[in-house]
Amino acid sequence: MSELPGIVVNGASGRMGRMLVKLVSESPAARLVGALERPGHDWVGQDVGEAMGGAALGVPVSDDPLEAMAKAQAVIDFTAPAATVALADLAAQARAVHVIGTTGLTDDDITRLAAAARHATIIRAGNMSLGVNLLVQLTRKVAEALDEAFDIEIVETHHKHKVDAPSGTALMLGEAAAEGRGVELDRVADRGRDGITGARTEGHIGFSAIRGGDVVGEHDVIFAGTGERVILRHVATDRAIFARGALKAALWGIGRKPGSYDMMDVLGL
Ligand SMILES: NC(=O)C1=CN([C@@H]2O[C@H](COP(=O)(O)OP(=O)(O)OC[C@H]3O[C@@H](n4cnc5c(N)ncnc54)[C@H](O)[C@@H]3O)[C@@H](O)[C@H]2O)C=CC1
Ligand SMILES: O=C(O)C1=N[C@H](C(=O)O)C[C@H](O)C1
Repeated sequence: MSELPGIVVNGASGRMGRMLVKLVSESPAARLVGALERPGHDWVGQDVGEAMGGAALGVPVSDDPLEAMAKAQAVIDFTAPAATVALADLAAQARAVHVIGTTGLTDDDITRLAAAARHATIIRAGNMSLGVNLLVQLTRKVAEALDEAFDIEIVETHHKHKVDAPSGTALMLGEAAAEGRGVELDRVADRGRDGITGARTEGHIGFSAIRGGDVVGEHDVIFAGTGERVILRHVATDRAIFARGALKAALWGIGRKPGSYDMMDVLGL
């Protein structure tokens, strides 16, 4: 019988990292073969299962990506922009599929990931859940159907620890709305209104970010017309939805030719 695909989790001690360690180590379709953390993190050197407060999993936490990926077919990475960009070249060297959930990437970071994708299979999405990827498609369709008399506003709510805004998901939804309208998001995005802003510009797409407590992630796309509003909403109540999507992406990517892919490719949407 052939061995199950080996998966490494980057950022193992993080909110998403812990979810992924649990999911992959319990999966009948994959093996956890590595866990990475940043140099100096107190988990480095410990067994990842024990560091999480459970039974040993036989996988030590490492701060050496090439060593951790030596026996891996894929690495799942929900960390921070600088860590993700640095890992992309190493994942390409290790010939491991790189699944990226990290958000807050700059245009320059994305250009660097595109360069790495010439030699590596990279699957990146600001949201790995089935529900949000469906919502992206619905948003594009509604934006196509309703003209600029309907003002588009995207409102997102997340836990108090989130460091980037707008969320990666809000940006995916904004891109889809702009595509539906046949415009470029950069030209119509209104981010961070404050003070005497003047009246709303017709055709613009507004973004608002709420941060507080332990909210996993909520996104509303509001199409506000005169006398009526259409509101598309996704509410995440469990981070497992993102972890499941990421593992699905990793398994889908194994054996694919190098290139940049997203969850629409994985889910066939
Ligand atoms: N695409 C999606 O579906 C989702 C994306 N995210 C994104 O994933 C990222 C992480 O989110 P959380 O887990 O909530 O954050 P977190 O702060 O709990 O975890 C990040 C982890 O990355 C580690 N890290 C930082 N630099 C590193 C390095 N050089 N090497 C290895 N590990 C390193 C940190 O030590 C920490 O453990 C964020 O950008 C977030 O927006 C979160 C949930 C879903
Ligand atoms: O940081 C988070 O938690 C999340 N980040 C992603 C985003 O930026 O959209 C996905 C999800 O909403 C949770």
